[in-house]
Amino acid sequence: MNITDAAFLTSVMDLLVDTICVVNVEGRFVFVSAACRQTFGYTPAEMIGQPMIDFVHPDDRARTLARVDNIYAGTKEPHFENRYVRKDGSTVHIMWSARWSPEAGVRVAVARDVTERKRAESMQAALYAVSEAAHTAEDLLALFRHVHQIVGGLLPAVNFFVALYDKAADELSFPYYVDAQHEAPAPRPLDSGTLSAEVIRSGQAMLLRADTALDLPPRVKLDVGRNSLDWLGVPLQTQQGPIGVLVVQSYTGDVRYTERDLELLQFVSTQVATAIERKQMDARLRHIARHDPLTDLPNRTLLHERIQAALQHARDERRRMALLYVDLDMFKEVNDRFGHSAGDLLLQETAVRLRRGVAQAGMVGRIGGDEFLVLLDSDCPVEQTLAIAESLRSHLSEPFTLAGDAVTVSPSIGIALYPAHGDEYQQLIRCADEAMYAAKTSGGNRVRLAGGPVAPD
Ligand SMILES: Nc1nc2c(ncn2[C@@H]2O[C@H](COP(=O)(O)OP(=O)(O)OP(=O)(O)O)[C@@H](O)[C@H]2O)c(=O)[nH]1
Repeated sequence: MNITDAAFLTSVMDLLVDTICVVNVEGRFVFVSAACRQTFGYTPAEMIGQPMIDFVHPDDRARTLARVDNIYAGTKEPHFENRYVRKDGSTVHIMWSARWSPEAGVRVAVARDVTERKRAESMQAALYAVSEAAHTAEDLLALFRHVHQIVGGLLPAVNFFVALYDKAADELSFPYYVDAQHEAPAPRPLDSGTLSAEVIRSGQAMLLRADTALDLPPRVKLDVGRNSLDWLGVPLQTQQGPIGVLVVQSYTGDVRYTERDLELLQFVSTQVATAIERKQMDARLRHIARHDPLTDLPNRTLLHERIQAALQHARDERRRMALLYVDLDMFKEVNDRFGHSAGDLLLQETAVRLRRGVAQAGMVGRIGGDEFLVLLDSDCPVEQTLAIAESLRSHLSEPFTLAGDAVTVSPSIGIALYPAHGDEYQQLIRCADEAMYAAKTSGGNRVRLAGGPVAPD
């Protein structure tokens, strides 16, 4: 064959790995080389005569047409990238080098499939984004929102959830759950037979498709994701084993998950697991720094923050607020007679009774020793504040059972009201403390309002 023959040149073009495309002024393919089968999934006959733009991914059409105008204007476009939709519906990333031939009145372009490079780039970018999110997200929920977005950039993730497993409490919870068909399920034990539990139990990713045979252990009841066509879950692996699972699912035939999606999700999951562990550790440290280890009540630091915030709110909204200073009477004797651990138990039970007694009306904290502070920030009238204080006194005066012994203590409670007794934090605490002291020196087991009686409002 003569190397100048058109047939020879065509056969050389058909040998190329990249696809050569020629498009006329109407924007229709007039020639495509044989490699289009690999690149686009179509035969040349299926493409020739068709509008080029119809093959472009809908999201990339506008900017593709803008570049076409540049080419007509004589600009060479050596590195333009866009996405095409292959015949099987998958997306292919193309890097184009294109130019305009005024003599022939056509655009000549070479298409290189750069999908693998794009995939590697987006995976790297996703990893980076997850580690960024681990630093910047304020809390776990914010982290999950970021992760959802990042996963959504890698694969279809309209229905996405994160399940976490707390081994100590044997509790599988669903702290982030975005789903077209279901609400987040209630927390449950691991043996509840969900697919998520199965992923955590096995430590293996799971891809279930409607068209593949279900080979699940009988314990799986398929209630989470019960109607989804495809369900893809990967474990959140840590050195301590799986701490949860990332799940995407689809209810429509438009989105079908593949092994490749499984790989992508698995690829980011380790980084996500590390980010979650980090956030959980942050949250634990924050909790420890602001709570009393014996009773788990807010400590002085957190009380201070909450009271300051409540005061500001009360000032802004012209609401009432009250502080109750609670100190047990003769608590030292409990320690002396029954031992320090019994004293600890009594303090813990005191915290429970106070918390229960205050309920939604405010919050309780432990200042230290046998001293507690109650913030009532629900705009109670003074009679109601006094009634709450009186009921707390009564609850705390009931016997405690400590290691088989019935032990009775009583509290002295001092009350300071905002705005009646002051409008600053320190001032209110001092008033409540002095009122508590007055209650104690009058014999204890009583409630005292700061500064004597206050007219009912
Ligand atoms: N068991 C236990 N005791 C504590 C703890 N923190 C402080 N205490 C003890 O609680 C007691 C508090 O002291 P006081 O308030 O003077 O004792 P009190 O007998 O209640 O005296 P009044 O308040 O004047 O009635 C001290 O004996 C401390 O050792 C704790 O975490 N656990």
